[in-house]
Amino acid sequence: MSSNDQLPDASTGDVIRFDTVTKRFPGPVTALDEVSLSARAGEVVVLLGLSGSGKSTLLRHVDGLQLPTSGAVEVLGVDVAAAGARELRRLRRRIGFVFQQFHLVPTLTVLENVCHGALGRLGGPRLGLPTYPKRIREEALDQLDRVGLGERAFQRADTLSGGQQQRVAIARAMMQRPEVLLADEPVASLDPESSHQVMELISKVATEEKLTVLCSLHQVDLALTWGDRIIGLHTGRVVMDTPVSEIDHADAMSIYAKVGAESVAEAAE
Ligand SMILES: Nc1ncnc2c1ncn2[C@@H]1O[C@H](COP(=O)(O)OP(=O)(O)OP(=O)(O)O)[C@@H](O)[C@H]1O
Repeated sequence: MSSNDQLPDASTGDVIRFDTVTKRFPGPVTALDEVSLSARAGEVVVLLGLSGSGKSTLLRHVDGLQLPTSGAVEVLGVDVAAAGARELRRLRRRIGFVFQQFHLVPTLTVLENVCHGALGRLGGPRLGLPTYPKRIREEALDQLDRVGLGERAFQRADTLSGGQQQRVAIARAMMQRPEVLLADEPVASLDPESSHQVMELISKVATEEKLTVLCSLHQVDLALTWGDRIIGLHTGRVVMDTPVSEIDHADAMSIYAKVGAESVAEAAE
């Protein structure tokens, strides 16, 4: 049995758990302030909050890119802060990441970019599409079909629109066969129609693969349409943790309104 097999099954229980996590940066800045939360398999959790409220910092704690000042982060049964370098590498292979700026290699074909997602599984670098095993190229084509871009496989990545590039980035992430998908403002640079397409795709793969998704957004309507649960952050604190079915647009907007309310209260004191 490989040590990877010793990790708990992600199909049951909490896949991600934060227990009173505080993160301080020099300054001093408290980016996360006693954050406790959990996320289950197949759940799309949307992080909402003003710029600087701690969304990216929270995401970076899930794959151990940043470690808590205090508190504990457990992901797929791994205590992230206590994990050694090898265990962290193994954990990161099970976590896909989608970025605001897509991070594709612009001069390579769409298909080769998608194949890159399998590098962690293959071990060792590959140079050029023919160096990937046929089964990987076929799997990458299947993933491209899944995101509706099979016909674009042999174009250069930089010939696609932003929305298409983000769908390619999702196909690349799926080549990892991840159990967790982190998305940091994945639609921030897209038009409204492409934004809905990308969020619909994220929601679809989460359901189909029982993926746990943590996704930061600035658009409340997208959060309410495609999320299962909204976690609102304000100055590093969780101010809302509610299923989408139980909130409306005004409730969600209150995450932002808190700033005004608190400022008014402070000014009155
Ligand atoms: N490496 C760092 N060093 C110092 N301060 C940091 C660092 N990373 C983040 N911060 C600070 O922590 C706070 C939270 O930042 P974070 O990037 O997590 O917010 P965010 O909600 O993702 O913002 P945005 O929506 O603009 O991306 C901010 O005050 C930020 O300036």
